[in-house]
Amino acid sequence: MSYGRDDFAVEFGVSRETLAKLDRYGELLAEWQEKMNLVGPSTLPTLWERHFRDSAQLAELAPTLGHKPVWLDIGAGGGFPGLVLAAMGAGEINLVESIAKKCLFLRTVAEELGLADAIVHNARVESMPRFRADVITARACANLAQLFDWGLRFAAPPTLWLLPKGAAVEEELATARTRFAFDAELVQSRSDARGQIVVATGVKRK
Ligand SMILES: C[S@@+](CC[C@H](N)C(=O)[O-])C[C@H]1O[C@@H](n2cnc3c(N)ncnc32)[C@H](O)[C@@H]1O
Repeated sequence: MSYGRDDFAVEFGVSRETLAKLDRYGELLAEWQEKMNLVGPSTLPTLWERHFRDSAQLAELAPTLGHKPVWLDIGAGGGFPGLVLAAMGAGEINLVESIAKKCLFLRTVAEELGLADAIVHNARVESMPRFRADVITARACANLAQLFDWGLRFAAPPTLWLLPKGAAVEEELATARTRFAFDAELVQSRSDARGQIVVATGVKRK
């Protein structure tokens, strides 16, 4: 049987309130998807695994800090992983998205779900004002070297990078190593057999 809402509830131990928020998010996504492309249409029936689980796994990898972690989600699109992380109370989530219509969707969901910790920035990440991020993430947005290039302005030495990647991860790591020094480990994605999450720290230009 396919992975669904009940599996998600058990795996992540989330409250009924969080599940209700994700239910509503799923409804809004399906409604808006009729007018614009927010996710691959074939992935909607497997929303709980392909999008919610994939996003939620990152919350488990986030550091425990003495304050609410500040996240930067580059290229938030339809809100993955940022809106799921906000619904789970993972910290202050800054979602950066260059397309205004997608930002309207992100703000609509954040408002309807009461996600006060989701901040939507309609900007290109390379030109938005800097702030210090504890965690930088980005899903399906750009290759590793490009993400390091964009994200470094927001990073400080303890910043953790959580970057879901597909089958080309080793190639992307090798290319990134020609321009950046960093420590990285790979964590297997639980929602995608070919997916790995790059968990990187100490990212610096060479
Ligand atoms: C393929 S979508 C992925 C969206 C989402 N992260 C997901 O996994 O479903 C990539 C998104 O990144 C946005 N994007 C690309 N380059 C960007 C940039 N430089 N600054 C902000 N957003 C960007 C695009 O507009 C697009 O919505």
